[in-house]
Amino acid sequence: MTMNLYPSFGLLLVDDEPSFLRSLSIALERSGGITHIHRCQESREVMGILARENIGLVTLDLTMPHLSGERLLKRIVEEHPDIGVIVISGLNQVETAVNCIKLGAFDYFVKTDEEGRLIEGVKRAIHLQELRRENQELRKRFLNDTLEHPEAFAHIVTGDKGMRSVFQYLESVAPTNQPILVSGESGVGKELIARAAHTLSGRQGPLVCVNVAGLDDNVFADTLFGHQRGAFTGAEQARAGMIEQAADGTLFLDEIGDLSMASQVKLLRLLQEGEYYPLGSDRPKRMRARVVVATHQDLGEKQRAGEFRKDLYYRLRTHQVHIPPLRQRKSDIPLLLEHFLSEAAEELGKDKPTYPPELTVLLANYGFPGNVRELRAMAFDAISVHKARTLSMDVFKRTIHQTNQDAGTDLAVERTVFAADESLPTLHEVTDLLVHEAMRRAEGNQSIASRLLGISQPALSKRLKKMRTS
Ligand SMILES: Nc1ncnc2c1ncn2[C@@H]1O[C@H](COP(=O)(O)OP(=O)(O)OP(=O)(O)O)[C@@H](O)[C@H]1O
Repeated sequence: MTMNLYPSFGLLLVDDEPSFLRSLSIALERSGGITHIHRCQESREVMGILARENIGLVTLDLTMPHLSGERLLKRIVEEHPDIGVIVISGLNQVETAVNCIKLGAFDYFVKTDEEGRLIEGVKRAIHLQELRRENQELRKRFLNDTLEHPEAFAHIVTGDKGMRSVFQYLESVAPTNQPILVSGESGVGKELIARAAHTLSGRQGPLVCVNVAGLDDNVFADTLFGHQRGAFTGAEQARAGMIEQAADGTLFLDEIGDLSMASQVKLLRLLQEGEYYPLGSDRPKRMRARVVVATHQDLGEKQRAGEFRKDLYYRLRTHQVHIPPLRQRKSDIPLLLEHFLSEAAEELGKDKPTYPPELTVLLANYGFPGNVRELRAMAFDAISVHKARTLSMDVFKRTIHQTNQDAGTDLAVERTVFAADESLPTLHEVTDLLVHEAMRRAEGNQSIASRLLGISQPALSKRLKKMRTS
């Protein structure tokens, strides 16, 4: 299996001391998980490397033969303003440090600084560079309204503008290592979005899905981190956790809103440190998977109610995609209906039937609490009982009626149509209102509107004429 390089852009380490370069790159890889590293000992070669390679960040020694670090810093800032530079000097001089920052350096460290501080500084700079690049990508995509990899979304049927923005955003964030939070009501297609994010990331490893709802803290830790042999009674064999199984791929944690408080702490630490301990082991392992999480719950609300950790919420929210419910993208309903009818007909070995035009009107006026999953189930139900040439609307009507009854909407309508403190409209007025509403729902189509009203089309036409003249 090929290992993915992190970050997606290269980190160039420049220093004339080979031993420093070696020890720095080992430390960055071991403690920071940073593997996309170029090394350069010769100051005169730096500008050539920057022109050739995809470098996003440079660490620069100040005292080098030929070209000094300060001169190089000036040139990099002038010629490659998008590349971040961290200065690592042998000397602890405040004046030089201030000067480097003024010239445009991102940060300044002294070689004698604690190694951990330097690595944290590089990680911070990488994160900011990633955000900067992501921003540029986003701007480019929104301005051009383009998708670079439409094939990654081939399984997602939509013509909705909001969904297209979701795709564009995903394309911008997918190559980074940062976690992605996918939110939206149940059945809107969050798992499909997680799959697209995995495809777009270009990661060679697998997509591993774990539903964390109902896992108690010990099971959560064991599932994700795995265990050593003898870690607990019954652990006769060592077992790799899901994080390891998702190495160089994506770990998809579904129903994250149901995670216990104790497991939230573990997840936060994992995301912050990029490391974890298999149960029974005191040797940390580095996570090589990208984490995508999903929830149908309002995490902001849960966080305010004290049921979800604030720090974890903010960490996850940095890259959030929200999938709108189906009732807010009604133009997708006919597309999805066509798609699922074809799928169902093929799967059930039947010819795909035509359907009456009123069907899409009926569906457009329904709230779809189960979203796309519910529409899919209706289409499959309808095809399974279908016999004639034209699809019957009965299955759809029955489901909608049942849901409305379960939700008590019929009663709610009864209660809210006529406010107790207002006088009743006349029968004529109510009829006109009904006709208006039916025409609105049928988008001006008289034959559909007449069926909605349960009258013939000529009767509706007569009524409309009368309304226009009066
Ligand atoms: N835009 C779409 N195009 C085609 N199929 C879709 C689309 N959106 C959802 N589906 C289908 O609807 C069903 C539900 O989707 P999915 O499981 O991704 O939803 P979800 O948001 O993850 O739901 P839950 O919150 O219940 O886990 C699946 O069969 C999926 O293939």
